[in-house]
Amino acid sequence: MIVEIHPSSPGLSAGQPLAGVDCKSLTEHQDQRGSFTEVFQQYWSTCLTPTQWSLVRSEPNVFRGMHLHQRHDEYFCLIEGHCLVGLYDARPDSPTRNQWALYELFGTDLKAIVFPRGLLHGWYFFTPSVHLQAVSESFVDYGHDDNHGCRWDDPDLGITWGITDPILSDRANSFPPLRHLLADLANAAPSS
Ligand SMILES: Cc1cn([C@H]2C[C@H](O)[C@@H](COP(=O)(O)OP(=O)(O)O[C@H]3O[C@H](C)C(=O)[C@H](O)[C@H]3O)O2)c(=O)[nH]c1=O
Repeated sequence: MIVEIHPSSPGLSAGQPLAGVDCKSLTEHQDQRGSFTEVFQQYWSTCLTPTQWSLVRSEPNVFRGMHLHQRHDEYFCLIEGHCLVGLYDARPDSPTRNQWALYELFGTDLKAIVFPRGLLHGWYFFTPSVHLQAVSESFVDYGHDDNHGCRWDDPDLGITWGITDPILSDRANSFPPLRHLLADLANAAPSS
């Protein structure tokens, strides 16, 4: 596992490697025509079996998240631009429970991050950016009942984003604090 912050961003901290998270460097094959890069292979040993791929464009200073899904695993690959990917481990049975990790990504240095269900996740874009996202359960199936969230700037997350006033969706603007989300999930969990 790799947790990376680029040396050009000394104010940021990388956090801790989280159990089950992969950050894979991709190989860009360049020639006189341009380049060719494999962005996903089924034989890579990640947690993800994708059922939906999406392409997302983001404006500068946009923050998407923090979201949490209990049923599906996820993939993120920045194609163009510069962004941060933050993860917080909310899995009750995880060895890295309540820890976080921050990745700084550049479209000029392609990497794919794959992470399992149960991790809060969010992405912040410094510049106009394009990324690929894949999930193991389609939006039409998970959208209504497995699309949880909490405030991106909740101090209890501990994530050192280094940003102050990002552009959020209306929904993300009204997300609850982390402790409320965790209490709701615990109350909804089937008792053993
Ligand atoms: C996720 C999704 C969205 N949409 C539509 C629904 C809205 O009209 C629009 C924007 O959706 P949303 O505001 O949910 O997008 P994000 O806030 O960027 O959410 C995404 O980024 C965060 C960090 C996540 O974890 C979500 O799961 C993820 O997909 O696209 C679709 O048509 N299909 C989809 O799969």
